[in-house]
Amino acid sequence: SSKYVLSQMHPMWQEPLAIPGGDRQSPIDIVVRKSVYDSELKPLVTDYDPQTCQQIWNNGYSFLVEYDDTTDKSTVKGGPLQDKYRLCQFHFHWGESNAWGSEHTVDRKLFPAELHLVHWNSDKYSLFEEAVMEENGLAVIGVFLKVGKRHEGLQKLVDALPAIRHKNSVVDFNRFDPACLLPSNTDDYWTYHGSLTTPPLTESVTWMVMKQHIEVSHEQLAVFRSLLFTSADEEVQKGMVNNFRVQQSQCGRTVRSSFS
Ligand SMILES: NS(=O)(=O)c1ccc(-n2ccn(-c3ccc(F)cc3F)c2=O)cc1
Ligand SMILES: [Zn+2]
Repeated sequence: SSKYVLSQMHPMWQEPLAIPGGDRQSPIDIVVRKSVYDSELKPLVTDYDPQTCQQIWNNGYSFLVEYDDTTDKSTVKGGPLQDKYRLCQFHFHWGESNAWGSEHTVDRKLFPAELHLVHWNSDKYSLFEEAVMEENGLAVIGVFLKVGKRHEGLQKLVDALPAIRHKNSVVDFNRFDPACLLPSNTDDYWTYHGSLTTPPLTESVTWMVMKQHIEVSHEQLAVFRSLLFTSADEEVQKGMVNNFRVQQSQCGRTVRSSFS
């Protein structure tokens, strides 16, 4: 069953021995019955401008769709957030099979993939690089993917992937509206304070994990798996799969839910 799967996973990079702070790392398992309903949590308000989409590239961990974050044109606010946060990029994590791939789990349930929309606090900081080091610097929206019907909005992105098969390849990519990747219901989510899930692993993230998943087709996910961790000049090519971090302990943190 899936609960034994994670132990067979080979994390894509060596976990560092010392992590800054280390008591609010991500990802975690969201234990639904231990989450606390907080009626003060507001609905999330996303306001994305597709014109700010700039490029798509393979960074050797995942593929990133990057946005121009020099203005407040694509932002998220509300929810647990006190400030306005600017979208800088989104990316995914996935498995080699549909049985696993997500970073967060819900009552140990694994999803085949997980989308992360990464934002930084533009009310308090002037650059992403500054915000990434600060307690309330980043806000990441997590959306689970399930295999089912084809996701029409995702297809434009899937069609661009063969051009960035290798690490460090980049192609222009514009007029992509990330709102099409959000579930219809963004009022129901879990939120907790955590970290980036790849180096620098800084504990600067307010996580908002959507309760409702989105559906993509098996064929669309298969194209994700055709990407490579390695650059074109490396002798041994490694397929980009299982690019998720092993789960971290909750360390007494409370996961709040926006729904009862
Ligand atoms: N998977 S996730 O938690 O959403 C996640 C994990 C790692 C990152 N990440 C890795 C390096 N950077 C990064 C990029 C530019 C920079 F100036 C500083 C950084 F930390 C980053 O934001 C961004 C997001
Ligand atoms: Zn991520």
